[in-house]
Amino acid sequence: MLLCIDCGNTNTVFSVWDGVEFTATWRIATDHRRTADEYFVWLNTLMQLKGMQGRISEAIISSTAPRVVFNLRVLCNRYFDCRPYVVGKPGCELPVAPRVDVGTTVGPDRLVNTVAGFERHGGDLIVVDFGTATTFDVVAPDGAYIGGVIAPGVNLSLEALHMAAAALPHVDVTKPQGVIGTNTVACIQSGVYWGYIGLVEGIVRQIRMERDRPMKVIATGGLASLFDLGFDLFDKVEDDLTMHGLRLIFDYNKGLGA
Ligand SMILES: Nc1ncnc2c1ncn2[C@@H]1O[C@H](COP(=O)(O)OP(=O)(O)O)[C@@H](O)[C@H]1O
Ligand SMILES: CC(C)(COP(=O)(O)O)[C@@H](O)C(=O)NCCC(=O)O
Ligand SMILES: [K+]
Repeated sequence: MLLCIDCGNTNTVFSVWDGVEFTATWRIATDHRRTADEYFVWLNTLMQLKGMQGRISEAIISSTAPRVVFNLRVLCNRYFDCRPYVVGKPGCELPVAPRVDVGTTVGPDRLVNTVAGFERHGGDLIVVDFGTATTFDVVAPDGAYIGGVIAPGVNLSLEALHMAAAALPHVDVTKPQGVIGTNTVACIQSGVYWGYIGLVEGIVRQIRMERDRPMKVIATGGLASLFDLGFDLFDKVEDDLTMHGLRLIFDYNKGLGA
């Protein structure tokens, strides 16, 4: 079975693909100090619960945190006896090359989202990923990543307010009933929630204008469904979009014999 590892700046997600579906998903905080042995003790315990021990034989990794990749590679080599594909690194090809400025590195998560979005929805697509940062990936008709937008993530914005202003507490994001908050917490929640709705609407509108054509919008990431509540922002929310992109890129490289 294939182990897909999506390492973001906040969380690292491990999913097992059995060839038909993802049969297990586990999440751990991203920490570059975590060793291969530590990952394995944690993973093995969870795999035992699912009766999956010894079943992983292949792996693919996408990581927005470069320092984490070394220990994840060691994990795959030492405990799963395989050499993982690492998106964006030599030996891992993409079906369609990104078209961006020369010398630019695109976040591997965005390349993976592009592949998954194109396979499932075709081109002329915008993929919005609510992670540590909120990213918008623009996918051309031929499936190429052709650029996008990086905005501060929802929780990052809340944390920044709390850190910079002595009287502002840490607040969790929720959907407020109205816009006008009548206490500090409600005011912050309103600012971040409605600010984000406006950000997504505005950026999607402007991308469509710049591209001068209709484009579907697909959303992923932990907070996508919260922003989908009662609005017409997204054509679809797909929580496991990045994982599907990883297994598609794995299959593509296997097909190449790489
Ligand atoms: N279902 C959720 N509800 C609330 N916050 C969430 C949820 N899922 C993720 N988050 C928060 O959203 C932020 C981004 O998380 P995640 O998507 O794991 O980011 P990354 O991919 O960058 O590691 C983190 O601060 C995380 O705690
Ligand atoms: C924009 C990101 C920080 C998002 O990462 P995430 O929120 O998933 O941790 C990541 O895709 C990245 O480091 N990108 C490199 C620059 C670029 O994509 O243009
Ligand atoms: K991500």
